[in-house]
Amino acid sequence: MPQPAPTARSTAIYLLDQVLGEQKLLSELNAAYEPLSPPDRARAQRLAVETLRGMERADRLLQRHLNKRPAPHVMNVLRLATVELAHGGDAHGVVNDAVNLVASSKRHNRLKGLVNAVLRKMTAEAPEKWNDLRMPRLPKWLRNPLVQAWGGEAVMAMEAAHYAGAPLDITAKTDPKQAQKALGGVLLPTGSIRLAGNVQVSKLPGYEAGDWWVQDAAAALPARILNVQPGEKVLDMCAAPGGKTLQLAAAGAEVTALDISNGRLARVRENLARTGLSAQVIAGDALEHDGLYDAILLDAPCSATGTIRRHPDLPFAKDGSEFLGLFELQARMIDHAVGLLKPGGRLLFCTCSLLPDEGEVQVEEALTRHRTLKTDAQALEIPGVDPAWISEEGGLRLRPDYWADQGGMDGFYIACLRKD
Ligand SMILES: C[S@@+](CC[C@H](N)C(=O)[O-])C[C@H]1O[C@@H](n2cnc3c(N)ncnc32)[C@H](O)[C@@H]1O
Repeated sequence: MPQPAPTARSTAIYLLDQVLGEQKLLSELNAAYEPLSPPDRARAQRLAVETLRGMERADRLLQRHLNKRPAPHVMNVLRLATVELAHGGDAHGVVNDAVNLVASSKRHNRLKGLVNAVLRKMTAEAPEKWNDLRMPRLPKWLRNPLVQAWGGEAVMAMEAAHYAGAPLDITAKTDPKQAQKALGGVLLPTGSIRLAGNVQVSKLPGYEAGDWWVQDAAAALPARILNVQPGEKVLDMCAAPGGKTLQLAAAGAEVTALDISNGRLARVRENLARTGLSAQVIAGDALEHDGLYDAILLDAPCSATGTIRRHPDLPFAKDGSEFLGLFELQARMIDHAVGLLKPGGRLLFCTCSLLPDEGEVQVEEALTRHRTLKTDAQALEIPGVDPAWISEEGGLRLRPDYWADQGGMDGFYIACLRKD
């Protein structure tokens, strides 16, 4: 039997199979979109993301009608269809497509009747009951340490933010007010421009001209806090894909953008070319880099647990087992960066993580190892930063549940360290 051509739905189910069954991140699965048209690519991605966000609710509705859980692929077909139905999808199209997807698989064909029967029930139940089900929770491997760090109430607020997803934030190359006039949206108190999530970025005014770039409002703060001056010699130690490099270059610094990944550095080069900004781009290991700098921005490789609003695949694809290695690498990177700083220089350490091991604890331990270092809490006093976000050791703790009524922000930790 010839295989039907991939559709947005069949691709979304393939993505779910890979994330949930093979522990792949969606960012590793870009090849799956290749046969699709651009609108179908966006739809496949949206369907997979919405299913991952709502999976706990879908499973709770489905389990009442399943004596035993079917094969993972069939379960993913049911989940996706249930989420679509809950969100007002056309019942006839959703159910038919789900049945056909199962029928076209030799292995699962015999389950098409079950899929049809269960989804007919979901047609009525999913839209009616969806919003009464509890907010989907993080898996225990991540939830437990977060509850320990921030308390149960805060984690529930974070889970609500993860479920809500993220808007589109933009950093202007020069004048944020002018960019906001051209783009619409809201100018946030920290200077980022916020647009509703579902827009095609490359069609927005000023994209071709390189007047701005996409960057979460929280991710825009490290470079603002480092506050580099024209002509300063600055190292962006883990630079790719380059949002912070662009900010440093736009401020007029003499920037070296270093990253170990040549593939990811291609994005830095593209971003620099589009925006007409300049930086010296170097592929290399931060731990082996030489030089002497006025300021270093270390946006270290981390668990990325602060970005779950945008990447709901992460809690399913990861289990935390590789995080210890990252914590150690972050400490070694801080130590190496301290050796590259001129006396009086600043090290901006940040991670897009919710785990204190990648933030507060890293800085407390760095201060113990390096008596010449001090946190500069004053540097954190920039427009839009709430003083309540400043932590004991003098860093800034940002969480996805902050700014809840304005669309949230990514989780981040940021500290500005000064060397005597
Ligand atoms: C959090 S991302 C950086 C994001 C970037 N600063 C931005 O704003 O677009 C971490 C980066 O660290 C890089 N990296 C990992 N290990 C490294 C190493 N030993 N030396 C240099 N870069 C490294 C990764 O390739 C990745 O691009």
